[in-house]
Amino acid sequence: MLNTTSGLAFEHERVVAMQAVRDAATLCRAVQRGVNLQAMDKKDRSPVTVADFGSQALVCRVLEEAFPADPVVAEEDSGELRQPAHAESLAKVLRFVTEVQAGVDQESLLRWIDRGGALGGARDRFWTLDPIDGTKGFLRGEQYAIALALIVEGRIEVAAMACPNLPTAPENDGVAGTGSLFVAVRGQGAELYPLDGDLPATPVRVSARDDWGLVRFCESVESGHSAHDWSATVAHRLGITAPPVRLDSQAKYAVVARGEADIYLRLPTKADYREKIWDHASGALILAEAGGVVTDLDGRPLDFARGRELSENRGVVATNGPLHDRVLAALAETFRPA
Ligand SMILES: Nc1ncnc2c1ncn2[C@@H]1O[C@H](COP(=O)(O)O)[C@@H](O)[C@H]1OP(=O)(O)O
Ligand SMILES: [Mg+2]
Ligand SMILES: [Mg+2]
Ligand SMILES: [Mg+2]
Repeated sequence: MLNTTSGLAFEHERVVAMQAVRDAATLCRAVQRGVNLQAMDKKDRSPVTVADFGSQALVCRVLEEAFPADPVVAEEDSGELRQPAHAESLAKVLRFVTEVQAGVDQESLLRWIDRGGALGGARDRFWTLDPIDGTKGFLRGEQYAIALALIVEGRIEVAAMACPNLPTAPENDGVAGTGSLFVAVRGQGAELYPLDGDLPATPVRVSARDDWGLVRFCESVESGHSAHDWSATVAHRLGITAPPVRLDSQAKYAVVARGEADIYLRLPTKADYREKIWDHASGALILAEAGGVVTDLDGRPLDFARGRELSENRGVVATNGPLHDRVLAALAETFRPA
């Protein structure tokens, strides 16, 4: 889709996606500062907070205003929040959303959250959203991301990912207000903006590292989300000596995209686990546009046209490119999933 003013494809979508994740990041930070964080448990026993719901509402609001015909495939729904037992949480979500977007009523809030219930698939065009990716990292005060992507006929075209606790530069590690906003449009490269202020973007490029003695790999903090024992075996086989960098959320893709690490491994702990599209779409385009490569464990491209899950893939291997085939070969030789 060509924008007549700038001539760049998907320019309007890019600007809107950046605004949406910025609004959501403002809310997430306010929640983290303002309340004693408590998680509710979802049916699958994973945690969800007031910020996950508020973030989803704000992003869906911005998307509805700009692109009212676009469906959204997002992680959360309002079912639990509508329960009388969770009235207090609902009131908190409304309060935090109102701080960013004045004059919101409860019905609009719940309706925005439920705009995320689309099914995806090979249809023309839809957005996919993880309102907080890495909720466990958010609860620990560590890494989390607000991850948004536009998928058109199964191809990821636009990605925006806010990482409120990931500094734009290593020297800012731990300094408040130095978060990162990664943006990519297919064919136009990946960029990093400071999440705070109006500073210009810098290009994002992967490393060229191919010396196994210097290679760094990253993986989930949670051993229930990625098999740490298997990644250690694979790393040993490849001659990697550095310990893994463990961080939550799709920030792992961003860290490889900007050359701070060279490999991201996500090895299934259960044979039947299927990754969700919102856990990968945004990060995968940012890494690809930074020059990296993303496949599943079998070397197949991630297939985003199958619905809400990556049902035709297992696990994820994301690298700077030069290392990719050797990592896949080492996995084929060693990895025997449960
Ligand atoms: N058994 C699992 N294997 C892989 N990923 C999982 C598993 N259970 C939950 N996840 C997903 O891992 C993501 C966090 O990844 P990380 O640990 O790398 O930060 C969450 O979005 C979560 O998705 P969800 O919340 O949809 O269940
Ligand atoms: Mg979750
Ligand atoms: Mg997630
Ligand atoms: Mg989430």
